[in-house]
Amino acid sequence: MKYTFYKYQGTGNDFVMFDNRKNHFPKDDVRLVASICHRRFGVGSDGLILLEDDENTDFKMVYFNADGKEGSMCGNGGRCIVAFAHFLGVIKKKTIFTAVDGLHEANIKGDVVSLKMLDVQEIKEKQNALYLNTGSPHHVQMVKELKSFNVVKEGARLRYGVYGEKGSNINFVEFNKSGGFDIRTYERGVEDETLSCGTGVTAVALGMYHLGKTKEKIVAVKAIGGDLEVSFEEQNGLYSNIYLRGEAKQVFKGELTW
Ligand SMILES: N[C@@H](CCC[C@H](N)C(=O)O)C(=O)O
Repeated sequence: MKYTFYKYQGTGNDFVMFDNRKNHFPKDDVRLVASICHRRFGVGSDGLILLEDDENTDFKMVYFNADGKEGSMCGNGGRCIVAFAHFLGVIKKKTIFTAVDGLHEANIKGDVVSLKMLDVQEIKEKQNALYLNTGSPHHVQMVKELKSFNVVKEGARLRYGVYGEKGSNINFVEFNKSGGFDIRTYERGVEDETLSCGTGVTAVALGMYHLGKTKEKIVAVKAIGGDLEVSFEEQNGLYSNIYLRGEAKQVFKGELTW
C-alpha cells in the first residue's frame, strides 16, 4: 500500500508528517517509524508526526522520536504540524490542538508559527546547570566556546549518566554578540545533536531569565538551524503565556510503500 508523506523542517529540526485522519498509519510499529526516520535507509528525519482527528480541538499531534518511540512534547514539531494543518486546510490562521502534554494554542502568518507552550512552575537548580520541563525534560548548562564544544560526547554522558533510564534532553548555551543566546542540543530519542530543539530553546530562555542572565521577557535564541524567539510572563517563579516563535516550512512531498 502507498502512503503520501510530507517533510517539514523548523529551524533545521526535521520531521516526516502523515495525515492520519483515517487512522491508516501503523503507529505501534516502532521499527517502521525508526526506519522511515533513518538517514541512510529511510526518508531521514529527527522525528515522525501524525496529524489525527481530535474530538475537542482542531487536531491531535502524535509525535515519535527518530528511535521510533513516542516522545514527549516537541516544540519545533508543534510549529511544523501547525503549518501542515494549515496546508491541509484543517485550520485557518489560529488553532487550538491537542498534544501529549495537553492543549496548545498557535497562530500562523506566512512561514512563521507562534506556538503557546505549557506553563512552567519549577526550575530546579543543579550543580552548574538547571533542569526544567517545558513539555519535554531539559538540562540547561552554560558553557564557554560553544562552537567547538563536544555536544555529542558531553550530551550523551549527561543524558545517560545523570538522568538514568528516563533520560533528558541536554542543552548547552552561551551569550552571543547580538544580546541573545546561542544554543546546541543533544536530543533524547534522536541520541545525537540536532540543529534545533524548540522545547530546549524555551528551556534556555526561561533558564537564562531565572539565572538573571537576561532581564528581557522576549529572548532571542540562535540554534544552528535558525533563529527562534521566546516570549513569556513571570510572577513569583511561575512562567505563563510562553510563546515559541519561528519559521516552519514544508520541504517536500513523497510516497512510501510498506
Ligand atoms: N525536537 C523537540 C524535542 C523532542 C522531544 C524529545 N526528543 C524527547 O522526547 O525528549 C523539540 O523541538 O522540542
